[in-house]
Amino acid sequence: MLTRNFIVKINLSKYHSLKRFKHKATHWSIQKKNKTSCDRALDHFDEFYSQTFAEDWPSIRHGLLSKQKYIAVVNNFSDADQTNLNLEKIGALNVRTLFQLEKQYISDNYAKLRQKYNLTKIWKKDEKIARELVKNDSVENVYQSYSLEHNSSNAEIDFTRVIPQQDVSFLNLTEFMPVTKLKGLEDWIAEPQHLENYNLNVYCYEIGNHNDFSSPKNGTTGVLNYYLMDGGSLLPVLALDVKPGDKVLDMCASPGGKSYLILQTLYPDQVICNDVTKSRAKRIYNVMKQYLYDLEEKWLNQNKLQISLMDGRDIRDGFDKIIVDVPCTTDRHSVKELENNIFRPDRIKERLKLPELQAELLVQAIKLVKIGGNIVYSTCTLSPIQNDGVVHLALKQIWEETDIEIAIKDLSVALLQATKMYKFADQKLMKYGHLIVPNLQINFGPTYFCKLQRIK
Ligand SMILES: C[S@@+](CC[C@H](N)C(=O)[O-])C[C@H]1O[C@@H](n2cnc3c(N)ncnc32)[C@H](O)[C@@H]1O
Repeated sequence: MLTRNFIVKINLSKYHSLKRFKHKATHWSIQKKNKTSCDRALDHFDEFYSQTFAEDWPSIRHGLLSKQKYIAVVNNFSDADQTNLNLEKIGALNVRTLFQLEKQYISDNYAKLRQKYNLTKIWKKDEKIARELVKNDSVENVYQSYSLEHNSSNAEIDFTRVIPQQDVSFLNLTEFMPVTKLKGLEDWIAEPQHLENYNLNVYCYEIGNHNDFSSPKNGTTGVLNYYLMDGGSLLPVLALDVKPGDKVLDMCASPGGKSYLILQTLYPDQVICNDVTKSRAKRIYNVMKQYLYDLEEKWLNQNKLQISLMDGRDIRDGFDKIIVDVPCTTDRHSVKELENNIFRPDRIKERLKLPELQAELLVQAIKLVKIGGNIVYSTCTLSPIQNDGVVHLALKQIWEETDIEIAIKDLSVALLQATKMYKFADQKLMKYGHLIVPNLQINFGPTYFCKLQRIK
């Protein structure tokens, strides 16, 4: 009797404890299944970016998850003067003024800064050590690091095949410093102080001010008075250094924010906005229609603006300037928006192939740009592989397969102008480009950009 009771009791308690367990914690496999693409993106970033950005990661992460900050780029084809006044009235600051504040400091301290920022960091094909190091680094190594970064468990993906480790891995190359000797001042290719040369009027709120701009409105010419965009978009376009008469290609242009900025400089003779899909090209058209009056008559028919529908890798014309704002893991979007999220399980293959596509687009841009012309490679990810890693892959391919010579421009000092407006990642983390990191106080980016100039 006693025994029977005891058994019943045990069974019941087992049942209760199971029930309790069921309510308390969900099995790991169910948890995994219930994860959204945003959760997956954030888990992934926590794992890998915490290694890259170390103690800075929590604040970058916080920025990434918080409200993004915008700039308002005044439309010169609407009522520009009135719009400038209105924006100033509501307390927005003209970015040109912000940049100007730092300019004096830069000129006063030029000699000191020049040493501190190692301004002779100009990378050329004939830099022997650089070439050897790059040679030792295989494309597979970069892919391998990327697949580890992006999906260590997905064995069926091509890039995760086992590749023997080499002495100089991609990751070791983060310690790879420029090798050019300090020569003379004349060897330093000074970057122009871009902003003041343009008719660009860009407004933002000061650090810590989280006010929003209201939606743009149609002006007397029937087109919108300003364009709101992530402030990160401005610097890659300024780095492009568009000059009067230039023929400019925006290789991956949709929805058209950077093309809009390029057009607003009023400098180029011709801007070609390209994208690979019809729907994305249509978006460029719609944006341009909202901002350029008489779009067909004054722009498209006169060939000042072309909207083209091509895979960037198949473009064959020559250009003075090319911006390559590639598809990437769009980190801010990936942690916040479920729609079109690249961390969706069915997009793993596409995600893993991103660096390959990015490098191919950049290689093509390098081949297309005229001698003396600039290319700016940019992304909106913090991923070292999609940023410097891709620049590295592209340079390697160019050096191995062509006689083209490329210089990577160090913008460190020019960017000191922008420190009142942006938070940059520690430059020691980068070999080639520059990275704007999100931050609660000035929540732009992430934006990576790297300026290359074709010299031969
Ligand atoms: C980051 S978005 C560009 C954003 C744009 N530059 C801007 O500032 O508004 C990347 C774009 O690349 C396009 N794209 C993807 N693969 C491409 C390819 N092979 N050739 C050209 N464009 C491509 C995508 O359709 C997408 O519109």
